[in-house]
Amino acid sequence: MNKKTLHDLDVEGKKVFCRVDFNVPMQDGEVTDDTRIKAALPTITHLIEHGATVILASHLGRPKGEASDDLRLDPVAERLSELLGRNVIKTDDVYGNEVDEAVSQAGPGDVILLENVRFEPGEEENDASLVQAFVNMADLYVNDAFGAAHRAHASTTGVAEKLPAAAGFLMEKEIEVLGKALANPERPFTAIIGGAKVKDKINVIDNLLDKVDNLIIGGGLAYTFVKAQGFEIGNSLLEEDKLDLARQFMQKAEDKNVRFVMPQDVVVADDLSESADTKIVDITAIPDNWEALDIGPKTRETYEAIVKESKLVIWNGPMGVFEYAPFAGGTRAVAESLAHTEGYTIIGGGDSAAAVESFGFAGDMDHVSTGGGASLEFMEGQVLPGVQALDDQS
Ligand SMILES: Nc1ncnc2c1ncn2[C@@H]1O[C@H](COP(=O)(O)OP(=O)(O)O)[C@@H](O)[C@H]1O
Ligand SMILES: O=C(OP(=O)(O)O)[C@H](O)COP(=O)(O)O
Repeated sequence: MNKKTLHDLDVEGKKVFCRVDFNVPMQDGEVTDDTRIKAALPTITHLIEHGATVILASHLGRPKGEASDDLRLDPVAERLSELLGRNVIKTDDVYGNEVDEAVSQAGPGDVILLENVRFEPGEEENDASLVQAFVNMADLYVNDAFGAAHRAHASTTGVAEKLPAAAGFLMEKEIEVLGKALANPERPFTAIIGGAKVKDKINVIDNLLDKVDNLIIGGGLAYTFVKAQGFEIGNSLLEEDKLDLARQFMQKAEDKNVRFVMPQDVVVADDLSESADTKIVDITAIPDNWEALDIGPKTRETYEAIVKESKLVIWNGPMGVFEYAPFAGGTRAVAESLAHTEGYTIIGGGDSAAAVESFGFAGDMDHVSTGGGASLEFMEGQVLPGVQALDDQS
């Protein structure tokens, strides 16, 4: 990375404004998955141990510029305190008198967590006065929020442009691992793309076709391609206005000699529920009024075989609606094949990471990215604004 990193900053005795991505799953006021908090610990610990006053800022959810009690960061502060083994000072505001006081009373090694920055409308607008409020708090800026690096907001880019700014260790690692895998990929290189966000992922497919040997399509994304081939898909997920693009991509794959792999069979259901009627059908025989919600057994075998012979596998997006037991088999099978393969494995995307974690395979992957949208935009070849705004390496 040609950007400054935490290693380049002398933080001793300095106030450091550190953007983290603590946008974590919560239920009933409790953090249910602390992966993103743990991922930021190396940066926070480094700042503490090197005598900085640490001012942490994060968003949680999408409150759209208004305070909302269920999106306060208090449970996150509590979990962070437990993980650090020290008190974290949580403010109820994002800036203002209460924050000024907390910052002025804090000394080297103290950790302050500001309230959810998206309670302020100026955050997503990258508003100059909110940026100035952040700038006034600190001497230096560190961005460790890889998961939010595709957002050009006050706390991700605005403040970075006004203070000496460097990448934190998580940001550095994500960029390095993803960048290395894509710049000089080991072959055969396989990408597995599934999930439900067809609009977000279609451009990634275009870019990946220039890089991969095998492109495996699964999940809800697959059925736009199945329909584009002229088959009926019942009630399965469809992005009607992406059919032409799907055809172009299949043609591009053929022209570039990329193996474009689609489901051969699927699990269809008459309802999205645990107790739905289900059957396994050939991909060309999805019945009217039924919905394809998982890849079938033949498809799983094919995908497993391709993963096994690959040297590098990137996976984003579940193969089926894994949240429901009858449709979790395909995602589990692919997760298991990645866990057992000798090739290098990278998982990206909130739901994919959660699926892998829930099956108990997260520790068997080479890299589980903390960013979903961010890792996709990075893979598309885009420079992420949160990275772009950091100081260049001199
Ligand atoms: N066949 C399918 N039909 C509808 N939704 C699906 C299908 N397969 C997977 N999904 C859904 O896709 C969602 C995840 O999609 P997405 O957000 O794109 O993935 P990620 O968060 O890993 O990037 C999951 O909630 C899953 O239930
Ligand atoms: O959870 C996040 O992204 P992800 O769901 O793509 O992994 C990040 O915290 C960014 O959140 P945002 O998509 O509301 O800007």
